[in-house]
Amino acid sequence: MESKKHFVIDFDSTFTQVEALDVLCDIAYEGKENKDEIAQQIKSLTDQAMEGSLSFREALESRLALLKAGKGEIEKLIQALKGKVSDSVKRNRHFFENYADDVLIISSGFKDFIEPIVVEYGIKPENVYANTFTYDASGNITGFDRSNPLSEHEGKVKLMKQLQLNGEVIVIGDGYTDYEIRKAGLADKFYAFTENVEREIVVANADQVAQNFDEILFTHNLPTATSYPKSMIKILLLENVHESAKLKLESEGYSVELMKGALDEDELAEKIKGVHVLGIRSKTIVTRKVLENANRLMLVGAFCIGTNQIDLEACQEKGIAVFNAPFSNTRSVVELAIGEIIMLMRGIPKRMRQMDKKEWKKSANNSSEIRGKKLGIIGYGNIGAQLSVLAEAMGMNVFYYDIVEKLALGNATKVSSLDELLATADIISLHVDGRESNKSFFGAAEFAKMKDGAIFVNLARGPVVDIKALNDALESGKIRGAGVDVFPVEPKNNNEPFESPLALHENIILTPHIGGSTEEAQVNIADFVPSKIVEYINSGSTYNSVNFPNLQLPKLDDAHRLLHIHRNVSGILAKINTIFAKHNINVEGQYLKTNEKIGYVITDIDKEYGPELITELKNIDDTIKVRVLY
Ligand SMILES: NC(=O)C1=CN([C@@H]2O[C@H](COP(=O)(O)OP(=O)(O)OC[C@H]3O[C@@H](n4cnc5c(N)ncnc54)[C@H](O)[C@@H]3O)[C@@H](O)[C@H]2O)C=CC1
Ligand SMILES: O=C(O)CCC(=O)C(=O)O
Repeated sequence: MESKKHFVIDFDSTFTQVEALDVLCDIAYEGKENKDEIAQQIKSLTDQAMEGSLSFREALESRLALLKAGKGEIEKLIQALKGKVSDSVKRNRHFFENYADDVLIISSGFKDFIEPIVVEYGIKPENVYANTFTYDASGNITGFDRSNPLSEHEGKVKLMKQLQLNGEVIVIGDGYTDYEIRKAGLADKFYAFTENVEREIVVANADQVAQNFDEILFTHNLPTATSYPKSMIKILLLENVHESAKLKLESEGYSVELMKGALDEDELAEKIKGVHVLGIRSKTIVTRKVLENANRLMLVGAFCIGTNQIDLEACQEKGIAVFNAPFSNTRSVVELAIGEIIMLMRGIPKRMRQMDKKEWKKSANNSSEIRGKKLGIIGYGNIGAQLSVLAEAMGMNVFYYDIVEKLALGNATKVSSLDELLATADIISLHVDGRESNKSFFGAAEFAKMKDGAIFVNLARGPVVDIKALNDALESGKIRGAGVDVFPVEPKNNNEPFESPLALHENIILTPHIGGSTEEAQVNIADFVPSKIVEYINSGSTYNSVNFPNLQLPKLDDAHRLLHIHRNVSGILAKINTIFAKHNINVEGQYLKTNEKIGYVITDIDKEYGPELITELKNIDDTIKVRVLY
C-alpha cells in the first residue's frame, strides 16, 4: 500500500499572495497619517521573523502592539484576502478539493481569518492549525492565545511534534519557520515556495524551489491545471535578443534565460540540455551535434529572417519546430541598402576617410545621383521586392533576377538570366537567402560580368560571396565601391576582433551585420517570435513554421489535445484512429498536415484517457514525438 502523503502548507505569502497582518494594518490605519510608517514597521518585523533573525513570538507581540484592530477590521481583512489567493492555488482548486484529507494549513497567522479563506477551497477546518486572537467585550483585539504552540518560537516544529503525522510529509512555504520543520527532521521534503516572495535564506535551505503549486503537483505525479507546468518550461535566448522578448515570455509563466553573445557548438551542446525552447539570431549554429544533446528541445525560434544557421532537417527528424520572423526587419535592411547605394554612388566613404585624415577634397568626380540609374536586384523575395519599390520611388530603374517566378512590382523589369542582370545594372544588390547551394554563388566570374565601375552591395549572407573575388574586383577598379554587412566568418560577440582585407579599400562600407539591427526591427521581432512560441506551446499551432507543416488551430476549449508528429509515411492516421477507437475515445476535432518529411496530426478528444493511450500512440512505427495539451 502506498504510504500517505501530507502536504503541510503555509498561509501568508504562500496560500495567499500577501502577509495578512500587512493588509490588516492597511485596513486599520486607512486614512491615518502614520499609516505608511506603521506599515513599514510591521513589514520589517514580518520579514525578520520569516527570515529567522527575530523570534516569532517577539515579532508577533510587537506587530499586534502596533495594530489597533478589532472584529470589524478582521471581517474586512477576510474579504480582502479572498481576492489575494495565489494564482496557482486558484488554478489547482481541484487538487485542494480532491485531496482535502492530505492537506494541512499550518500557519503562524490567525485562524480567525485563515479558516474562512481556505475552506472555500475544500480544506477541512480541522486541518487548519493557526493562532487565535483574544478580544475584549467590544471586539477589539487584545492579544493571542498564549497556550497555542504556534505562538511560540519554533512553534511550527512544536506543533508538528504534537501531530505525529504518519507517512511522507511535504512542507511548502516561503518562510524560515516552514524550513524549520524540515530542519527538525519532521518532514521529508521542503519546498521553498517563490510564487509571491523569494527569500534568499529560505531558498538556500530548500530541498527544491517551486515557483508555484503546478510544479509541486507535477513532481508528485498529481493532477495539475496544465499538462506541464509553464514555469518548468526553460527558454534560452542567445545573442542579446531584445529584452522585451524575455518579458513577454516570462509574463506567460516560462523560465527564461537571456545571454548576450552566441555560443559555439561545444558550449551550446552542453547548455542545451534540459532546454525546451532555444532563441537565436544569425550567429548561433544549431548543428546536428547540438541537437543530439537537446533532450527536451521542442522549438527553435530564429529572432531574424535567415534560418540557414539551423540544421532544419535534423530538427524535423527530431520533431523540433523552427520559427523565424520573416518580415520584422525587412524594412530596416532595405533602408540600409538604399542608404549605402546613395553613399557609394557619391563616393562618400572615400571622402569621409579623407576628412578623418584632415584632407579637404571638394570634387564632383565619381559622384553620381541614383536617379535614372539601373539597380539590379538578385533575389526578389521580401527584401528584394521592398527595395524595388523604394528604389523606384527615388527614380531608379529596377531590374531583378530570381530563381523562382516573382511578380514584378511597379515598373520593375524581370530579366531571364543572372548574366543579363550583371551586364545591365549600375548597382548590384544581393538579397538571396543563405541556403547551402548559394555558397560562393557570387565569385570572380560574376564580378567579371558586371559593368565597369559598378557598385556592389551584399546585405544577404557572408558565404554567398567569394571575398577574395570581391577584394580583387575592388583592387582592380572593376567595381568602384562596395557595401558589405555580412561575412563568411563573423565574430561571435562584440568583444571579439574583426579582420578583413576589405577594410583597406577607400570606397567601401563595412558594417557588423546590422542590416536588421534597428530598435523598431528588434522590438517587432521580440513580439513576433515569442507569439509563435506561445502559440505552439499552448495550442500546437505551427502557422509560419519554416520546417513543420503549417497548421493554424482553433483554441482548445474543454478538451484534451494530442499532438502526433511522425515521419511522413502512409497509414499513420488510420493507426492513430484505431487506437482511439479501441479506447472508446470520442474525437471532437482532428487536423492533419504533411510536408515532404513529416506529418502532424492534432486530435481533440473529450474524454479522460490513461497513460496506456499515450504509450500506444508513441509506439506507432515512425512516430517522432507525442505531446499532450489540456
Ligand atoms: N544583413 C542583415 O542583417 C539581414 C540579412 N538578411 C538576409 O536576407 C535574405 C533575404 O531575405 P528575404 O528577402 O526576407 O528572404 P526571401 O526568402 O523572401 O527571399 C529570398 C529570395 O532569394 C531568391 N533566391 C535564392 N537563391 C537565389 C539565387 N541563387 N539566385 C536568385 N535568386 C535566389 C529566392 O527565390 C527568394 O525569392 C535572408 O535570407 C537573410 O539571409 C535578412 C535580414 C537581415
Ligand atoms: O540581426 C541579426 O542578428 C540577424 C539579421 C539577419 O541576418 C536575418 O534576419 O536573417
